[in-house]
Amino acid sequence: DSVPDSDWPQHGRTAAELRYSPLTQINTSNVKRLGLAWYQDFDTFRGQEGTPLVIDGVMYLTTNWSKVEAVRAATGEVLWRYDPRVPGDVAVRGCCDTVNRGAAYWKGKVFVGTFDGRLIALDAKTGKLAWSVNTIPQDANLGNIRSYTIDGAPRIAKGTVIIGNGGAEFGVRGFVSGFDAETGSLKWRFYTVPAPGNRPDGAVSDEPLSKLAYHTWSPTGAWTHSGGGGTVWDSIVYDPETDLVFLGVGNGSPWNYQVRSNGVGNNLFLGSIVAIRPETGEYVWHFQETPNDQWDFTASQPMMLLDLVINGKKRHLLAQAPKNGFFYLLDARTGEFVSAIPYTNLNWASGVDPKTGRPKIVPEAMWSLTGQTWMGIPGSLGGHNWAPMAYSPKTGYVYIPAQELPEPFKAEKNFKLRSMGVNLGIDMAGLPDDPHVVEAVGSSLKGWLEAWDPATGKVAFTVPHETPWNGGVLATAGDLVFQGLATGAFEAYDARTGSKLYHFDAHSGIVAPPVSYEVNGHQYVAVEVGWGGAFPLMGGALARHRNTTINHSRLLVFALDGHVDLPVETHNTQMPFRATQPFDAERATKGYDLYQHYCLACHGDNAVAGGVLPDLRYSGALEDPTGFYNIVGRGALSNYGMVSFSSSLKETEIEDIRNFLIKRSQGPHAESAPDAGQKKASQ
Ligand SMILES: O=C(O)c1cc(C(=O)O)c2c(n1)C(=O)C(=O)c1cc(C(=O)O)[nH]c1-2
Ligand SMILES: [Ca+2]
Repeated sequence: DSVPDSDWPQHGRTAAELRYSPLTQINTSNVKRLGLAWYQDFDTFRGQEGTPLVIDGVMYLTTNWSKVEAVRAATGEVLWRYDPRVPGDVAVRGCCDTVNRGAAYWKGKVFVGTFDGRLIALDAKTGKLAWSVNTIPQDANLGNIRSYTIDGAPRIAKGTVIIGNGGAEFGVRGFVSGFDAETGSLKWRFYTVPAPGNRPDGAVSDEPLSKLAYHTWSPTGAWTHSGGGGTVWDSIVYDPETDLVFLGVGNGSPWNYQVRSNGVGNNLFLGSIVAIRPETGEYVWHFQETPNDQWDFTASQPMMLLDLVINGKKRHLLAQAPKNGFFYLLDARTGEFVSAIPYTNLNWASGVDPKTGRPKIVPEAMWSLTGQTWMGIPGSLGGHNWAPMAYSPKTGYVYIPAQELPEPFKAEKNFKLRSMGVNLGIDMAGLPDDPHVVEAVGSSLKGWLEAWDPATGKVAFTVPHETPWNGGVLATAGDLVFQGLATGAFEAYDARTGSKLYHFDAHSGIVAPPVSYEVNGHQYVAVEVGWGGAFPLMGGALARHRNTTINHSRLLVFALDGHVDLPVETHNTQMPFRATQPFDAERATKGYDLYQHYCLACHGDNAVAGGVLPDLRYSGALEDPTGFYNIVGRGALSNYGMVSFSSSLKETEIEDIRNFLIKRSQGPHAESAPDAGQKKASQ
């Protein structure tokens, strides 16, 4: 690769996306001298998942709500800012926070996908808009629900900007588009699942869908209305060596396989990696990691390209640790299966067929067919989610931000497609109001950094963390691995042993991956801080278990002998309010069911917020039915992301939810009080 050592010009730094910096100024012998060189406060308190790009001393970063800025990478001086003004009310279309994972850079332009589905190109010098396109076609076979969002980073291949989208938890039909980087004109579209009745789209995917995919779906089933899923919401990798673009295709919609496809068929290309040509979108090969998906087991997780010697043979490989718990190696040119070895505990499959790589799914894991509850490992958040892994060619290890979050899967009794709220076909009952249960389940969750040797398929070492949902990883030639943690630490480990060499208290949960670069002879390490994404939004009391950090979104930039102090957070935005009004127990019970379907995805299981969005048990609006209705029914707070639900919820149902929230406000409170974070932060 011709990438200068000093830069981080692409999402994973190089096309192979190893997230490896060849810089050595900061290394195992001096990392203790690392300190803050500069920082910038962001304007939101939401999750930050961005990978900053650094080209020629200028950093291009994206933050929540798809905002973009350019700063001098050595000093933080702001060169320009661009706010695409994503309407607040589209927040409700997203499963997992209004995050953004980063920009792409090519020939003086910066490309960003916006949460409302646009792809924009900005002049890198001025931040002026060069072009903008709506990536969601209005006239296509897209199903009934159009909850499309974009939070993934675009990729560039041969002058084509490639972008997918998310939304499979609500019910959409996945597709990826390629646009001309100069003009923004559409070059091709590749749909990842067929249209009902095998209707052609007039797209490059028509032939592979018709030949390979359509007959792997039941001709009937909820997918014909919900779109089937298969969103490419994060990983897309272009490999110049094979001239292939690899798409990481997501889960089925609804999750429930019985409901989705009458419990039959592999449902291609769900849970698959699909290889296509960059300029035309032409299909080349696919490999399905998870057939019969009913666990939200996406193949959307970050992919990287590795040249390894396997069984004495040099091979050019695609590597991925998707949600399903197996670490995959595939021949990048042909898609030929090489190996799939568990990198974490898993119980849904007893292994894979050694020839084809097809998982041997245990019958009890097929919860949508058995009607029984299945305690799945991994759960829907995966053994590894979107937080990127890194590879060091010096150690030969892949560093995986791994986790274990078991999850009960049970079919929903009477599935109906809702126009708002999630459509999973799963029983949404969450954790009970029982501190012992919360403690027991919370204690069973795990997170760790795993050094995985892809050549041998063995774990070299692990670094255990306090909680799951930790940050992405950076590896450097200084033999260091950097990672931010859910609990607010930013750490560096010895890349060979995992021993902790550096710790910094960032005061706020980190999920984003660090990057490293050099300006004027100084090496820097930068990371976005801000707790968010799927687990903090939905996880309820579990997301607060052993983790009560206050959310503060920032960019931190470290260098040797940096000496800037980070102000300690002392405030908490949530007032410790308790509703005092009486509530109607029957309404509260109805309200609980509605809450779990319509509100949980953002405000947390059983009305316990995970530290990002408002905890509704403390909402002043609970005291006043009209005020509450103004927000939930009339959209009074839609600019902040709280849309009106009046198209889905009747006024009396909204009042049921208010009764439920009053009940929850009065307790019991299984997790620690919201002001517990204050104590922690000032320690
Ligand atoms: O199926 C989808 O379309 C889709 C989209 C997204 C997204 O756009 O962020 C996530 C997921 N699924 C998902 O399953 C998931 O675990 C997840 C985590 C996150 C996040 O940003 O923390 N996004 C998503
Ligand atoms: Ca998903």
